[in-house]
Amino acid sequence: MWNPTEWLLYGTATLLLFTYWRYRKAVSMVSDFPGLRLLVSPMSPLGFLLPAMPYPLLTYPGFSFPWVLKHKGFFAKLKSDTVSICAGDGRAILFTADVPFITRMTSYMSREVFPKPVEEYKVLSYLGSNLVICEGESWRRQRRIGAPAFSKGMFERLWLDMRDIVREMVEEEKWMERTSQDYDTPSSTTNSGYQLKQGELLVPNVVDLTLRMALGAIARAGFGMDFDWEAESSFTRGCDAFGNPRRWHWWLVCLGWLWTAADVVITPIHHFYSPLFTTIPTFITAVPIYLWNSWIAAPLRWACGVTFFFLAELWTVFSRPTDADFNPRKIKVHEALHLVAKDSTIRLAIPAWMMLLPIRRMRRMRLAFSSLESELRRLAEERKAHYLRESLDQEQLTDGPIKDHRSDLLNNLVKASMKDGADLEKGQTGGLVSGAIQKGLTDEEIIGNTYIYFLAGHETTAHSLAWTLALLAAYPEYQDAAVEEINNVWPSASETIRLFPPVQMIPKVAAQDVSVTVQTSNVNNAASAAPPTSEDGLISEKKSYGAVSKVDGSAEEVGNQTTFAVKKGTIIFMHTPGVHYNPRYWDKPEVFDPNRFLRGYNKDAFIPFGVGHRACLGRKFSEVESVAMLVHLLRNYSVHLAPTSPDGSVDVAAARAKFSEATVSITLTPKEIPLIFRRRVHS
Ligand code: HEM
Repeated sequence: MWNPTEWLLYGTATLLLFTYWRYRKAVSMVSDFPGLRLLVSPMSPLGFLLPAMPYPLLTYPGFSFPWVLKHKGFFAKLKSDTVSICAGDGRAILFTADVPFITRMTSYMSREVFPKPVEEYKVLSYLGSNLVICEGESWRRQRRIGAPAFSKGMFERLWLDMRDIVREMVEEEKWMERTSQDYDTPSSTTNSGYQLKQGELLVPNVVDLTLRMALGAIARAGFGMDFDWEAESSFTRGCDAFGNPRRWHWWLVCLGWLWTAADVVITPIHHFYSPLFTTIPTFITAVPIYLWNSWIAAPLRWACGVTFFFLAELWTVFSRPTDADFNPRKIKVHEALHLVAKDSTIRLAIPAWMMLLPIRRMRRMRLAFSSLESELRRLAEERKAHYLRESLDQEQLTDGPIKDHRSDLLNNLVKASMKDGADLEKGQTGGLVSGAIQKGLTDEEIIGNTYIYFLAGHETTAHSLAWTLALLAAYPEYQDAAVEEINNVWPSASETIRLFPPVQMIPKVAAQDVSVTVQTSNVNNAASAAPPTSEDGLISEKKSYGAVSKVDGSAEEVGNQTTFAVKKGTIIFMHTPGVHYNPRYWDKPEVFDPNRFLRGYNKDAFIPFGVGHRACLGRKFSEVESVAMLVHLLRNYSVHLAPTSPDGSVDVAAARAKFSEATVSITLTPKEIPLIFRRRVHS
């Protein structure tokens, strides 16, 4: 029988062999096309948790690498606008910043060859099926139902709703009173010690404002919901109450942790340093330690630890809530939605059972998901009841006056479920049910789609709005132009989204073995002149990145182009920052220059909303919303960077550099950006 050390050795050797086998498989899927060769894939759950590491063998670019490296640190360095990443999990991934390749891949002819890899989106399926996570007939049906809502009527309503939201924000947050007073209290100084002047107002983190605005926009214009600016903080209070020692479950959780710790710590100590234990009188320790340490008793020990946690959970679920406890009914939908969006990536990275752990973060996650679901269900039910009461026919629904919200998204979804949700068109092929095609939406799909419109229409726009305000504060010359004319706002918003694309990577998958042609040298980029060195560590050393070479006989390079075989199942990510910072398509890509959108630009190289038939359905919604918000806000307030010293001066270069410090989760999220709003004096 092997001892534990031998078990460890042979186990590790088997794991390494298996990992190598999977890695070779990944490499062969992309014909060993040059790129990064890693132990852990950045697209894996482990990759999500690991920090960037420069060590040989353990080199890892980090989960946020598309944003951190952009074009210069990735494609330019590897001298190719398409790069492969192969790792020990057996996954082959191509990243591309190559516009002709993207255009070909997303063309009408290629939609069957490069569909959307819907399993990459399973994080978005918790609340039900929706159009983002579907392909084929199911996607067509859901898009057909959702798309008509994005009509002229909705955009007119959106414009007015944005005006109201800005007005409510100013009223609720008492902007007029605050900017009218003479500041003389310490609370009116910024972190840098600058004393606010009359007419000024500090917003410590501008994303807090834009998140609420964007949610208000989709809630009102998209779903005809009531949305009030002020939200309760009941959610955080409820989470804190979970750590309250006066509740029984708290003690059970402690016991669970103690038990687990004892199991993890005492057993190995006893195993390797048993003399320690023999010094204690044997009759007290021998029997319990023998029992504790025996392999037979191990499942029992673990079961005990798990039972403590389980009991604690049962207690929290079934015990009567006290005032101090969290009450899900009190959560505002925007809090739940925000938390769901924030935690979705983590939820994807961890196994389902971990969600049950009585850890505050997990509990918060569970509560956010469940309360969002019940809120969306309530919304749909309410609208169904309304629809039944009025018994409106199709014509009345779409011709109603704007303020009735009769042609909004929710109505489209509910209508589709009630009129023909269960209808199946007989005699056609390719449907969900054999020989038939479903026309409407199921209840589960209504909830799933409501959630997806909220999610897609919320954070993306909110984050880009926050950066737009920050950039206008950092480049006041463009702000003045923007307020003069509405049309001038649009280039600023577009340039922001080019520099800070909220969606970092847009995936496709090769649905069959296929050969692809990509550009492999970066003629325009000075940074790419330096050949990659082995010190870079990341680069697969087998390959030359030179102009003409044959890659293992399976790839052929002619001029600047390489054609190589890609196997079915390979994921291809359109790398948004890679394209937007590619000097091949953008002059001085790092510079904020809204006027480039007025001078004429390569539209194919602007891909924040995706490309082709799966491109963003809410693009126009987001554009109208952004312009409306900027116009209504900047009309009465100018926006400025918060001073970095008590005398009011600002280190503009440092502030601009700080904008790039973003975190990457589902969308690119700005770090704290403090801004000062100054009331405009109108003549
Ligand atoms: C700055 C704002 C936004 C950005 C950057 C953005 C970006 C994107 C991207 C990159 C995709 C995936 C495209 C693809 O797979 O090729 C997408 C899909 C989608 N977006 Fe947006 N989006 C934004 C705002 C919105 C808004 C406001 C809504 C809704 C009101 C929305 C609804 C959707 C929907 C429903 C899809 C799925 C379309 C489909 O698969 O057919 N988005 N968006």
